[in-house]
Amino acid sequence: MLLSLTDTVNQKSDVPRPQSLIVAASGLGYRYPGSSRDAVADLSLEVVEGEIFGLLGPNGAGKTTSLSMLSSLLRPSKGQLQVCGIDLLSQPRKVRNHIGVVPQDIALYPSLSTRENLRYFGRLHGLHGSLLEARIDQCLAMVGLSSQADRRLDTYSGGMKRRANLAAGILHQPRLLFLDEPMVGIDPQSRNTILENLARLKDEGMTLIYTTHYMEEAQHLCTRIAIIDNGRVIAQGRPDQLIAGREGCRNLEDLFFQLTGRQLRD
Ligand SMILES: Nc1ncnc2c1ncn2[C@@H]1O[C@H](COP(=O)(O)OP(=O)(O)OP(=O)(O)O)[C@@H](O)[C@H]1O
Repeated sequence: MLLSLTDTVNQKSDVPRPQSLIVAASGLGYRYPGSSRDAVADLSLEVVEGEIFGLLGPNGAGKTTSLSMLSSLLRPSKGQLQVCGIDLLSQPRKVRNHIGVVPQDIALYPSLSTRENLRYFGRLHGLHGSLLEARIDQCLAMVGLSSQADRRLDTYSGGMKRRANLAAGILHQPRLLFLDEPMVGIDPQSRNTILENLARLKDEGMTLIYTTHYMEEAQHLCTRIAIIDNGRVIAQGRPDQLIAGREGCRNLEDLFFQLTGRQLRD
C-alpha cells in the first residue's frame, strides 16, 4: 500500500474510509524531442484504487501525453511517479505486469482474426490453455464480438476494431487499466454495453483511468476527474463536488467551458 487518504471516492458511501493510492504523480513534465514547449508542464494526480478516473481537456491539452507517462510508455523528464506502489521511473517493467493499456490507435494484427490476436497477446501476458481460452471468451462477450471472433480484423468496421482493441487490453485482468478515448467511433448501442461493462470491471476491483471528450459520460461514470489544459491540471475532484463548487455550473460541460474557455484549439 502506498499512501492513504481519507476520501469519499465511492459516491454511494456516506462514510469516509481510508483508501490506498494506485497512482501518485507529482510535478510530471514532458517535452517531445525537437519541440520548443512542454506538452505536459506540471501533472500532479492522485488516483485511488478501485475508481474510474477521467482525464478531460481540450485538443492538445496533454491528455494522451499524460496517459503515456502514467502507463510507462513515455519517460517523464521531471517529477515523481508511483504506480501500483512501485516507483515507475526506476522500475517500469515491474509496473507493466500490473497494468493494461488500450491505446487510441488499433494495436492489433490486421491479418489475424480477433481470437488469434487475443491468443497472441494473452500468451505474451503468460496466459495459456483453457484459462486463456476462457478469458478470450469472456472478453469477446464483454465487447459484443463473440459471434464475429473468427473474422480477420481487417474485415471489421472501425467500431468493431476498437472493441477488439479494448478486449486485448483487459484480457490479462490488469489491476489498473488505461484507456485513451475508448468510445471514439463506437455507436451508441455498443457504447452503452461497453460503459456498463467498464462499470462492472470497476465493481470487480479494477481501477480505470481514461481520457474522453464526452462530458456527460464522464459525469455519469467517473468517481473523480482531472481537467487538464496547457499541460497542467486545472481542476481535480469528484464531478458533483466540482460542479457544486462553481457558480453557474449545472453540469460538467458547463464547468469545462468555464475553466477552459470556448475558443478553438489546435
Ligand atoms: N509526437 C509528438 N511530437 C511533438 N509534439 C507532440 C507529439 N504528440 C503530441 N504533441 C504535442 O503535445 C501537446 C499535447 O498533445 P496530446 O496529444 O497529449 O494532447 P491531447 O490532450 O491528448 O489532445 P487530443 O484531445 O487532441 O487527443 C500538443 O501540443 C501536441 O501538438
